[in-house]
Amino acid sequence: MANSRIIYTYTDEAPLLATYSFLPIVQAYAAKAGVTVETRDISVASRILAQFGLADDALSELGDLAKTSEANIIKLPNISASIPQLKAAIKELQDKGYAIPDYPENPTTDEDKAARAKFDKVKGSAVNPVLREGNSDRRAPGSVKAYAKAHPHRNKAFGEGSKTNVATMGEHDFKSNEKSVTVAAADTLKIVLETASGATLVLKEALPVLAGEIIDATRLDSAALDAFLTNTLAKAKAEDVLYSVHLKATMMKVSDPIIFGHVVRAYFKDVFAQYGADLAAAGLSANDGLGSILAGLDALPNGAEIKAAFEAGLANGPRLSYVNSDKGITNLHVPSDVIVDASMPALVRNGGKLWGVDGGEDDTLAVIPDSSYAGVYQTVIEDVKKNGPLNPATIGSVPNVGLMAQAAEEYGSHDKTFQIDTAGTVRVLASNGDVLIEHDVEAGDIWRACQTKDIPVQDWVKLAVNRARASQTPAIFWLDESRGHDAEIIKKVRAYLPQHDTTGLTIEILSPELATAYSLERIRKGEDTISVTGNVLRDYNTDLFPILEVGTSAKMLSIVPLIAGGGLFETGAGGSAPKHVEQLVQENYLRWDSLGEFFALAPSFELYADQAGDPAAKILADTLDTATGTFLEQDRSPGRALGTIDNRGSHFYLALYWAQELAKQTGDAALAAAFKPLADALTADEATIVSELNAVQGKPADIGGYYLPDPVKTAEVMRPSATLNNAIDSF
Ligand SMILES: NC(=O)C1=CN([C@@H]2O[C@H](COP(=O)(O)OP(=O)(O)OC[C@H]3O[C@@H](n4cnc5c(N)ncnc54)[C@H](OP(=O)(O)O)[C@@H]3O)[C@@H](O)[C@H]2O)C=CC1
Ligand SMILES: O=C(O)CCC(=O)C(=O)O
Ligand SMILES: [Mg+2]
Repeated sequence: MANSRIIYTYTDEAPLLATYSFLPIVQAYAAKAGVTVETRDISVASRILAQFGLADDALSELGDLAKTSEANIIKLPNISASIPQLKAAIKELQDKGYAIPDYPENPTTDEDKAARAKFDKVKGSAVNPVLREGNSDRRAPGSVKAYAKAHPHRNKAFGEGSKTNVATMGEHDFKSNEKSVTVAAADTLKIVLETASGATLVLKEALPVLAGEIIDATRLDSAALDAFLTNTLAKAKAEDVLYSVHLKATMMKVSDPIIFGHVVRAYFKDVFAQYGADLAAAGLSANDGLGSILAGLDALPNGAEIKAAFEAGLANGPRLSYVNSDKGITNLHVPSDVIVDASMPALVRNGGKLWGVDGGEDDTLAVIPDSSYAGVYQTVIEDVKKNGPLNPATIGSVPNVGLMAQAAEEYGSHDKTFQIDTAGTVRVLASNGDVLIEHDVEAGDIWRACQTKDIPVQDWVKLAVNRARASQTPAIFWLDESRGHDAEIIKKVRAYLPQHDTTGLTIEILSPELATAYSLERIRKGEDTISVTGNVLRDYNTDLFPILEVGTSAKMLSIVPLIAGGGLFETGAGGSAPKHVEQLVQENYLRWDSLGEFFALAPSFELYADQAGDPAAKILADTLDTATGTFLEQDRSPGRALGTIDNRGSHFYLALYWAQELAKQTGDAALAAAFKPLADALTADEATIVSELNAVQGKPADIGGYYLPDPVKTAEVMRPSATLNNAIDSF
């Protein structure tokens, strides 16, 4: 292809810091093989600036590219910003002199409405749905499993009589109210609310659908949610366990902050009964969390009184779990602090315990209001209580093939999720006026619709069969026949499976709970089972199983074969690890493990070799693979504490092993000769480089910002070895 290049993304937080150290190495090595590695900035800061014409709109550009066979994109994790994060980013940009407006809380003027619409495009999970124009293939590579078996982390046992459980609604929630249809022909649907008084409000004017597309809609009953929360608060208090809510306020950016707000209001029921009007008048919303509310109280005349009421609420309510007890940050402080996919497996890994106000651990009532997927975690908890902790030295693996292309399922629901303000009936209408789906709703309910196109489902079934075949592993579709949407998907799975050769393969359909139990039973015997799931379970399972199997999801191979033929290579399955940035700033130590980046690069070079017809790129891929294997064998991942090598040291070792492999290979003599001096220099200077890298540890580091760090300062911090810099920059 004429315009072959790899695009490496600048994102946020820990992965961005890691990029400052790692990318110069990648670019230097790639250049020798004639491979172009370009960068695009899709950080939350850059995406805000782009909305106001102050930066290139790299995300849109990459979104278009992802729909072509030319795409070859390496996507590091990025911030999916909650409102408090978005406001903090806006403030930092304003302080740096960028002329952007404040986030309009209650926009009334046209200007405010326009600004709000721009910010809403940046909010929450705004990158992944744009770039993920393919389905997901995430697994722990063999080398990572082998490493985990040789160096098992500890999954702690649940204590005798552990009181840890999941609480979920099970009725009147998204799962139980779901209705679903498959549309026969392309159409443009409309979503309307007919109010009890007979008025018709258009919620969505035009919802284009293709033939064979699945549409579903559901409602979460807000009164039932409040009753459920009241019950769970009483239960946690009675059982004297920690109370902890687990949502995905980032990825489910419309529904979940609202649910989070219900939890904050339920927990502090008396405070809101007494001061709710004051808080509302001051623009302090429970949806943004306790942290934002407390920070805003100083400006209120009766702020001290309200603060005392919150403190009394904390003292009287069930004990909350804490995100950071030293800093007094509770589970209810920030909607994006506790994210279900990463937090629930961490709880299981920790013997069912979270941390309380004094930093001590305790059993926990994990509240996951909607029951669609909560049963997966309860099943894991019951299994571990009964059978003991999973042993990473012996267990098998649960890789995932996830449906996500073209904003499939809940992922794409953002522009079709509404908080209902007037009771009535919500209807999804075909263009001829036929009612496809309807729900009676009450004021306060959350109603949402999702769409799942047919081509992504076909591609997902194909990917599942291919993975099952390639790895000779049973594949289980995690689908629940009793759920509206899943029943429609099951029809498609049954229709498309016969299009593939499945002879000799085990392919089954089980409900998420049964699939969890089945997969656990098998991994305990050392056997692998592919989980073939929808979009949300893709997200959950690719943290859950990796965290239990290999201690972290950072070590995942995470590939998105794009439907148009290109490749999107994600790095690991975890997030942007805000805690890691804090540690870097405090003590110049970055714990981020870039294994995910190493794993992503190899298939990206392989694709480049095909796209550009460049055999040298294939050599880069093969040698990187071997080098990553050595990296694992030699245990060069960052340690957790000062004094060991951190992220930067791990990059040095990868660079060393990769240069050695490139110098050694015989497929391309010129390339080998080019890398020989570098390999020799890095080998000779190992001790000097490691000591230069480690010498900076233990003192604060200044990167000149959080959402938009200063590039010069950050490069200085992330590249502290003059010897290594000289070797790479002069190469
Ligand atoms: N693909 C994407 O773009 C994703 C983005 N996100 C976003 O990331 C942000 C933070 O989310 P959060 O749920 O806290 O998840 P994170 O994965 O950022 O953090 C949870 C914990 O995971 C561990 N971790 C994750 N990746 C690595 C790594 N490469 N090396 C070492 N440790 C790692 C760390 O745990 P420990 O303390 O045990 O070392 C970390 O503290 C949010 O904005 C979220 O939306 C989240 C998931 C995916
Ligand atoms: O898009 C997001 O907000 C997070 C995605 C995520 O957690 C994942 O893909 O595993
Ligand atoms: Mg995830």
